[in-house]
Amino acid sequence: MHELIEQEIVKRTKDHENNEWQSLIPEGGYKSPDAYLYEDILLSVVLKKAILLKGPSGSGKTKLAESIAALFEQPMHSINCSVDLDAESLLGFKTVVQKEGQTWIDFVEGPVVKAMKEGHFLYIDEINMAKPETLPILHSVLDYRRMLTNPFTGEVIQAHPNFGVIAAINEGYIGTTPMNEALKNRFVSFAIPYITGEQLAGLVDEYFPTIQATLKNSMLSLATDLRKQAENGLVSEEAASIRSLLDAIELAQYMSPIRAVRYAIAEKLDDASEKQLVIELAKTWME
Ligand SMILES: Nc1ncnc2c1ncn2[C@@H]1O[C@H](COP(=O)(O)OP(=O)(O)OP(=O)(O)O)[C@@H](O)[C@H]1O
Repeated sequence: MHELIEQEIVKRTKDHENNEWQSLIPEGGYKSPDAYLYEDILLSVVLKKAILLKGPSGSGKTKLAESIAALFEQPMHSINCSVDLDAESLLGFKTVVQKEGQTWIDFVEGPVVKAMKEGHFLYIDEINMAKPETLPILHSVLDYRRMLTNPFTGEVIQAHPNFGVIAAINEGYIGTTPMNEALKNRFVSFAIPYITGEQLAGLVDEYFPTIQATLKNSMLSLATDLRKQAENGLVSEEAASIRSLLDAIELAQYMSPIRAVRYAIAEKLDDASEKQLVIELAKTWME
């Protein structure tokens, strides 16, 4: 591992030991698809870049963000973007409280403000799904300024040195909104592919340590086929989702593997011929 990353791990783990946020430190476990991707992302985090992870559903983007937070032993706050996301869900809101018989207006800090002040990670999932007018509020947080003037309180917040932003987008998906250019420009971007080969076999072993070798091999062979068919455009990319594969393997320990593949992989596809193709491929390995 690069020495910059090692030095930063020592520094940050010390900064965050014994704090009240321990329960927000996630578990790691991300497997890099190649020798350099994960380390390059870690270096970019150390260099205080905002990170954008672009990849299909179930490719491990959330797991990757969690693993970064776990490595530095830093708590992570998550935001799920939707059209309903507003400034209050990002920054916080004012509320009325009764203290010692008196009425006060208090500000309940939202995830962005908490993460900036405490030096935590902020994970912004499906960042392209937010309304275009909501996220510009984060522009000064995401670029070199790393600061925010809270419009609800007037407070000027300069981010803690350990604060970091990791955002994710399911790019390339039909129906997904492209990301606003000025927002995208503030990130360094990484394509996150589905893992294959040894990495995938290792992940299956970790999730299912007692799995039968025949089931494991047939599911891994099916995964290879599905990835090839997705590359050739014969099935949608999600057919090769690692999440779906793990679900299929779990179900297959209790029912016929073909039915497991149907429920966990094929039925999620919209196109009838794609569903059929997945089942035909499964039959070549599992009957
Ligand atoms: N490279 C990987 N290393 C470790 N686990 C992985 C990897 N890829 C996928 N997984 C596993 O697959 C499942 C789905 O991963 P995750 O939720 O991180 O995907 P995602 O890309 O965030 O999906 P979505 O875009 O749908 O939110 C999890 O159980 C995760 O552990």
